[in-house]
Amino acid sequence: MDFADLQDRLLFAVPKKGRLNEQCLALLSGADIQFHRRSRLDIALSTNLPLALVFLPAADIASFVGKGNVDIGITGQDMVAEGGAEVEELLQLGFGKCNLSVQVPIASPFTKASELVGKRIATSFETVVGRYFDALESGLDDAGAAASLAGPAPALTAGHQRKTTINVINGSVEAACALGLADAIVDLVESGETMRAAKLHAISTVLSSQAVLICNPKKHTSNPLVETLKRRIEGVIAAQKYVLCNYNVARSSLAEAVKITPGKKAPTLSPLEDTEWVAVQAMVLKSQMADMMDRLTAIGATDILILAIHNCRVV
Ligand SMILES: Nc1ncnc2c1ncn2[C@@H]1O[C@H](COP(=O)(O)OP(=O)(O)OP(=O)(O)O)[C@@H](O)[C@H]1O
Ligand SMILES: O=P(O)(O)OC[C@H]1O[C@H](OP(=O)(O)OP(=O)(O)O)[C@H](O)[C@@H]1O
Repeated sequence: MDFADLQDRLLFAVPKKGRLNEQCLALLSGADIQFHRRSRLDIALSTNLPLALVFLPAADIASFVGKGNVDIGITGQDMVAEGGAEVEELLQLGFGKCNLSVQVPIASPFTKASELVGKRIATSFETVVGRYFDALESGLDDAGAAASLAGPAPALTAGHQRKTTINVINGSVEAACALGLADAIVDLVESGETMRAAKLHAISTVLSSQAVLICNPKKHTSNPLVETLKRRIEGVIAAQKYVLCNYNVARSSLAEAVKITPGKKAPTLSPLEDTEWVAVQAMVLKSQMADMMDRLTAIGATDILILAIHNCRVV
């Protein structure tokens, strides 16, 4: 493969391994982005769309998209914040959810991040953590410092001599306190298992993150394929989130039933042979399915069926 193979193709970066890789591949498959990846090659041409997939470390994707080396990509919001690149967030993907948290040894006296100003912090998130502690050093409290990350870097960063030491470690950050390298760490937490195993606990959240579809701001307007991909991926995510619920209910209970299953716009009603009854069909959130079935049963609905949705386009 050479440069000519990539011309006129949209370049779409996906994490080549790690936490986001598997769910990204499932999304590509759900969106019918077909490709054949040759062994050891990190670029794969799509066989049914004018795009090429570029398999990169999750940490590099935001800066590649920001600089325009690739057009769109999937990575974590934490990586977007750390990369500091100017990218447009097209979609939140609902997986890779975690918090970037300030953690201290369970026996430590520190109870909030602002008490760690002037101390030693180990992290692999040098930029975000640097900005966070700059904000704390400017007098903001923990929540204020976290909120300040959403905006541009504060003016004080330029000439400010940071009192807090940020030790950058690229792996096994959770061991830093036990090894005497740091008073606290800032690292990702999902289940909390890694943190608890290292006898640490979280005292503050720097940011919350999930996987996102991002694009170079110039590409969104210039290439219609970006919008097509966004819609396809949106459809796959909605299909994972919703199920289709069918049931029969007496017309006298219909008003109550509609309150339980209002659908996206409104439920679809179909008449039955028995004119006292009606069949109802509505999309419902998978997370509310069991509760909704209990409530429908309680008002006398019968023949309640839940069907999976393979793909959809909904607004
Ligand atoms: N425990 C977790 N639960 C959910 N999402 C996570 C978790 N850990 C990381 N992530 C998300 O996945 C992204 C990539 O994390 P991962 O650990 O795979 O990256 P990496 O360390 O750069 O990759 P690798 O270890 O494969 O080199 C993170 O930036 C974050 O958005
Ligand atoms: O709260 P938990 O569910 O335990 O997840 C948190 C851990 O997950 C991530 O590491 P990962 O396991 O991806 O390995 P890595 O450190 O090699 O990136 C992260 O860096 C934490 O160490």
